Amino acid sequence: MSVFAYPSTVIVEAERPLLDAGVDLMARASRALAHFCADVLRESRGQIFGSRVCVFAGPGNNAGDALFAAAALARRGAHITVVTLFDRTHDQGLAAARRAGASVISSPSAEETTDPSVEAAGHCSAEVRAQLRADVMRELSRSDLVLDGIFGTGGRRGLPEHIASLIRDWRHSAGANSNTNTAGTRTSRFGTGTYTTQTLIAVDIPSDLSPADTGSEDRIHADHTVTFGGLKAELIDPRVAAFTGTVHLVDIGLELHESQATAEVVDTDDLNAGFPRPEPDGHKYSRGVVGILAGSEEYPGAGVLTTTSAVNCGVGMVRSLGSQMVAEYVIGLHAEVVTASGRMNAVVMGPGNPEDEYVHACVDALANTNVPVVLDAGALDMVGRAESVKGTWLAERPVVLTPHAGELARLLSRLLGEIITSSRINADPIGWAQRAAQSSGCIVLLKGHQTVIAAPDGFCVLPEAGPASLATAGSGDVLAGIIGALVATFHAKNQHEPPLPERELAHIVGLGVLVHNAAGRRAVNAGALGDAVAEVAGELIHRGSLIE
Ligand SMILES: NC(=O)C1=CN([C@@H]2O[C@H](COP(=O)(O)OP(=O)(O)OC[C@H]3O[C@@H](n4cnc5c(N)ncnc54)[C@H](O)[C@@H]3O)[C@@H](O)[C@H]2O)[C@@H](O)CC1
Ligand SMILES: Nc1ncnc2c1ncn2[C@@H]1O[C@H](COP(=O)(O)OP(=O)(O)O)[C@@H](O)[C@H]1O
Repeated sequence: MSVFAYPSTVIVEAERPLLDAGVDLMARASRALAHFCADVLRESRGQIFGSRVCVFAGPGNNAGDALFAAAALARRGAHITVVTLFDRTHDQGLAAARRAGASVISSPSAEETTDPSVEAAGHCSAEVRAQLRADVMRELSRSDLVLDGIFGTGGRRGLPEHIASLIRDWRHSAGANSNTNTAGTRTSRFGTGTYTTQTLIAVDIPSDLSPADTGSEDRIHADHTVTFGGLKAELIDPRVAAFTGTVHLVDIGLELHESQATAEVVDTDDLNAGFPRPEPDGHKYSRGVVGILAGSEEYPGAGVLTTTSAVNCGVGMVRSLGSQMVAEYVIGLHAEVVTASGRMNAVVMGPGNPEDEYVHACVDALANTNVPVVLDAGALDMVGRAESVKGTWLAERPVVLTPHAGELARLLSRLLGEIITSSRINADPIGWAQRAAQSSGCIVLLKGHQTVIAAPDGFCVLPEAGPASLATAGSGDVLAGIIGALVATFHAKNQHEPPLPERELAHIVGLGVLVHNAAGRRAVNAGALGDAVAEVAGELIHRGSLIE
């Protein structure tokens, strides 16, 4: 179900009342972490007893979580080696790990040592330092599981060089190479994932998490991140997937309010729960009417694909607003499509670049209404000649833009008055979708492997990634039809209420992406994809959930 993401500061703030009330949040966090590690060990080795676990321990509470979890694993028979990376660490955590039998290596650090209870590695000879480093590397290479407890939410960007070089060396060694964590090896970033022979688990957040490519060799590349209290917004950026691995959220009892969230991650459970079903006393108009202006003499197929998916999505009625020629194709396939003019609850414009005369007629018909519009492909050029939709026919109505990276690059170049390339967009999809939403005042759905939906206030909806088979001509036309049908359905339900809040509209658009993804798992071309939408909507309406 929906997982909301919050800035770390909001999560840390939410810990405060519980800590003030004496709740031992670290005990909750470390217990859950130990359970997770135990599952990983059982899965990868068959048992916990005799397994080897290495803990990177930093100077703060993040190390505390890792050390208490390690102590729990030691009590279940795991061999624990703690590598302290600073002259101080979480004292009680270290003591608990030692009591449970952990050995401790003080990794050579450049820092001054003030704590006599930790060996004075910072002051040792070059020879001793080399030996300690060799001990750490040996331990890392034979560990079944490595815990990154270096820094958590208190971490600043940039690992000290003695840690960066350690990670670099380890990553170059055979042990680290078994870490198969690359984007795309998992079906979901937020779920169960797969375990590898040596598993690297980041505690709360990978240390020195950054979306930048530079310096990535020196950073932790986790297979899993076990995060506490709330999903940190930094963890959902698609660019950090290679560093976080699969993200697992542990509830430690914090009270977080959705209004403080900056993003929402949605998956099939949300679709099962939120897909609109016909009301028992509903009729075709109460279920929503969507107008489709798609297809042209040059691209008639786009009209067919967009209309097919809208018809198949379970909306009350579909009107074809384009040329006679497109309408004939469409009606030949879907006799229920209407060409007469009349009321509409949403309009999709642009797939297959419909001719100007139909576009102008449609814009005239929508004047003085608040009918939401979905602008795709050719129609995206209607935005951005001015700085935003303000003062144009698009103002005063919900507008959803559905560009791919190339289209967004053109749109943003117009909006911002500078050249924005699609490679820049691909390097930061969330950031650019937010920028486009903010400067246009529209909901922006940026298509791609990880589709991003941004609202003008910066809030994002991230649907789970779809299958790569969706990357096929016409697949975007199918998506536009789905989005139009869903927006019409919800708008029809809501038409006597105040306008749908932007975040709610973004959520509905997210459900459309999930329908598209589900259809994409059953088809390999756009024609079949449009048909598969009927299967998907049929299961959701008649059965209550997808068969997957
Ligand atoms: N606050 C709480 O009670 C809870 C905290 N939890 C854990 O505590 C973590 C936060 O703990 P802390 O606030 O102690 O933060 P960290 O454990 O991230 O460590 C912060 C310390 O590291 C130093 N530091 C940070 N970045 C550095 C860098 N790049 N180079 C050198 N030194 C650096 C800071 O000066 C500070 O001393 C969370 O991520 C989570 O793991 C959980 O146990 C849940 C409850
Ligand atoms: N690698 C990928 N993995 C998953 N989905 C993808 C991938 N590449 C593209 N898609 C999806 O396929 C669709 C392609 O849309 P679009 O580029 O508009 O194609 P077209 O214009 O041919 O219809 C979008 O929904 C996009 O999110």
